[in-house]
Amino acid sequence: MRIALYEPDIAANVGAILRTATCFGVPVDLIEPMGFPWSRQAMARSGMDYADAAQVERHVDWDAFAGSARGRIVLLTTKGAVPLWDAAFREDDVLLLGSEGRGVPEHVHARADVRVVIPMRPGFRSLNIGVSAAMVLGEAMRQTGWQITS
Ligand SMILES: C[S@@+](CC[C@H](N)C(=O)[O-])C[C@H]1O[C@@H](n2cnc3c(N)ncnc32)[C@H](O)[C@@H]1O
Repeated sequence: MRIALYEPDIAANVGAILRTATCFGVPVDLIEPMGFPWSRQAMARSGMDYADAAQVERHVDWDAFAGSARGRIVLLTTKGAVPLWDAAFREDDVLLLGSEGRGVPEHVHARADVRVVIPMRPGFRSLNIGVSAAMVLGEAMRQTGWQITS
């Protein structure tokens, strides 16, 4: 299991997701450009005090990421086809989240192997990216019997 963030805008969100991923031993792919200058010090400042333990891989752009991705790309999107509660996850899935302001462009949407939506009440646009990541990661870990290693 991995988490991938498509051109994230907000350092605090990335910090929160990195912290969650680090606590469970899940690597994170950062797909650039990002809306803020990346540094482990910046992450530490935004509350991600496990920065040194985080497994982070940076990709210069979408093509670099897509070319190196192993496993299915599972896009979390409000335009998803599969409700989270019906989704079947695999151990090597990459959980891809869109940017806070723009989500993902159409070609990224089309490239995803699976598109998962977290069902919400009608009239509400979207969840916070970090909340979305945590909800789907938790369900994916539960289904796949994800083992936490040291
Ligand atoms: C703040 S939302 C982005 C909103 C953006 N305007 C859009 O239309 O996608 C940031 C990311 O969180 C995830 N997300 C938010 N709500 C979601 C939901 N209900 N189901 C699945 N993913 C969601 C998606 O990956 C989304 O790209």
